[in-house]
Amino acid sequence: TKSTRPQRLLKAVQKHSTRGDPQSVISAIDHFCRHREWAMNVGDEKGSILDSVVSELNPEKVLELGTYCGYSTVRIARLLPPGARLITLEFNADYAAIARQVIAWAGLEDKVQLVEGASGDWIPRMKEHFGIETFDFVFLDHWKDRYLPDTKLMEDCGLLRKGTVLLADNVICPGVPDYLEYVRNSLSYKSCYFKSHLEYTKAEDGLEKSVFLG
Ligand SMILES: O=C(NCCO)c1cc(-c2ccc(F)cc2)cc(O)c1O
Ligand SMILES: [Mg+2]
Repeated sequence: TKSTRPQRLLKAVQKHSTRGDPQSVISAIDHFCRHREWAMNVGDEKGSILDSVVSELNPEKVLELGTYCGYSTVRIARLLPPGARLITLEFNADYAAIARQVIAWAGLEDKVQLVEGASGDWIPRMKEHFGIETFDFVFLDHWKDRYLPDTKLMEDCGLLRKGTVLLADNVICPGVPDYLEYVRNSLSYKSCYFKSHLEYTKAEDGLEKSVFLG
């Protein structure tokens, strides 16, 4: 039977990158998506902006909403100091199965915990299940209609503290108008927009960085 795009992406990683070398995994995925098949990874252009935000913040506790094939998981985890932890939530079991293998191939499994399930179910369980009080950094890249409800849920669960940084992908394309309106108008956030392009295309897209003010 026909393979899936995530399966073909994983094969390209295993063929064209070096086990234990996260940069080569990132480059292999970007090459595959630019020259073979487009896929919804954050990509190299927005990925460089993601890298700069993470490097400046040096977070210990990171939450990623939406793993897909693990591209941004690898981008973030490769920059984390020893002892830092990244929890990544993925609803789609097929995506999660591929992502686990990409993360393992990159040699980052010790820093990453991939949890399969709905963000709305798992966010309230971060404390009792993972011993997490608050997150330093959250990357939002999952279902676009979940950005706002999950942000409000993280607030209500006390998972955000003064200075927690939220970075949201796709705020233009596909777009998250309700989330943007909220973080840009709420007195609880300081927000700024990083203009970029939809991964591997010329279409406009961007990342919204929002600092929780408590
Ligand atoms: O749905 C997305 N993510 C959650 C999946 O579990 C997503 C979609 C797109 C995209 C798709 C189709 C198109 F035409 C334009 C954009 C891009 C992205 O970066 C994304 O993260
Ligand atoms: Mg995205």
